[in-house]
Amino acid sequence: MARKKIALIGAGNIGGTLAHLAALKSLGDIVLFDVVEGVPQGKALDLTQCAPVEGFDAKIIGTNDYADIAGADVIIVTAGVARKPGMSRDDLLGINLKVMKSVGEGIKANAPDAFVICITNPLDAMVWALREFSGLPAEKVVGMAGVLDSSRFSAFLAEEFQVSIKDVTSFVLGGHGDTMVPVIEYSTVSGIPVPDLIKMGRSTQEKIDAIIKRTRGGGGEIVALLKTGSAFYAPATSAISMAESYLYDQKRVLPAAVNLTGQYGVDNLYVGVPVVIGAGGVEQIVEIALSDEAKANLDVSVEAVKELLVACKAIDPSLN
Ligand SMILES: NC(=O)C1=CN([C@@H]2O[C@H](COP(=O)(O)OP(=O)(O)OC[C@H]3O[C@@H](n4cnc5c(N)ncnc54)[C@H](O)[C@@H]3O)[C@@H](O)[C@H]2O)C=CC1
Ligand SMILES: O=C([O-])CC(=O)C(=O)O
Repeated sequence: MARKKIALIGAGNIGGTLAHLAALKSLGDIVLFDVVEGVPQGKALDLTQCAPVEGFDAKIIGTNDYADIAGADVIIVTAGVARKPGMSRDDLLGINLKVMKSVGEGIKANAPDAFVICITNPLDAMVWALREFSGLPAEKVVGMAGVLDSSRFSAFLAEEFQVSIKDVTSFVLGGHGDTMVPVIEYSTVSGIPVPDLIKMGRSTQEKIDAIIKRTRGGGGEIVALLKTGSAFYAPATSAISMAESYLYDQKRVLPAAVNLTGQYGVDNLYVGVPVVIGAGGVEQIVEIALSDEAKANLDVSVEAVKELLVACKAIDPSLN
């Protein structure tokens, strides 16, 4: 069987990490694309020189030509600009919207059958715009944020409860911004929901509220520390888990930004909710019952995403 082909659009911090992970996991041959000449080629050469040590057979090339992504099975998009301290993700909208247009057109012309995972911020608006510009079916274009946000939430919860990360599950829904919604009712240690753990005296509501706040600001915390960019190891790992679920038809239930068509009372908007990812792309959108508080918080998050789409349409009237 021929190896799968993974195209990475954007060869920056996340793109390079994605390429490394995809090679180590032998997901397939890898094409690193960037508009900057030399960077994708240099990173591809460096990564190729890992092969003798690691023993992977994947071919890795760097390119500035979209023709090289032809036939890609999975495309992961990180092209654009990352924020610096003092900026919000939304401040990236104008510049990254233009990038999504060129990326969407490149995918449409060269790899229209791919499963596309967008990472570029502001995530929910950019993945929506990428789907519009690419014209691909909505079930083949998803946004990565929920896996990362849930991973951060789980890491903080494992630390608080002093338990193995393997026994913690959590869900963060909504847009990938300050209004994201960590849902404690569905966050558990070995199946025991966090509210029950609070009742059992294993933590307090105040401590969990502080963890929720830290999760919501998780990206900003790293931006403030790095000063020159944003998180890239955990974002790359998160996107790879989504790619694996598609490539291996794992049908994992993962939070992802997908196009809602009435679920959660939302229509024609990309927002983070639990979905099943398998060989068909987004195979199911899972509608979980939410408490009144979680539903109200999700509504606030949805409104924030809607405002971003209004801004996108004002910048690029072709999106109306
Ligand atoms: N959804 C999420 O959870 C997360 C999203 N992000 C976002 O991911 C994006 C990428 O982050 P990093 O890799 O750290 O940034 P980076 O700056 O290291 O890499 C971005 C790359 O995109 C390239 N690029 C710019 N315009 C392009 C175009 N038109 N076509 C192709 N490539 C182009 C740049 O040359 C650069 O190499 C940012 O927008 C960041 O905010 C970052 C972390 C998490
Ligand atoms: O905070 C940022 O700008 C990058 C990002 O989305 C994250 O790490 O969650």
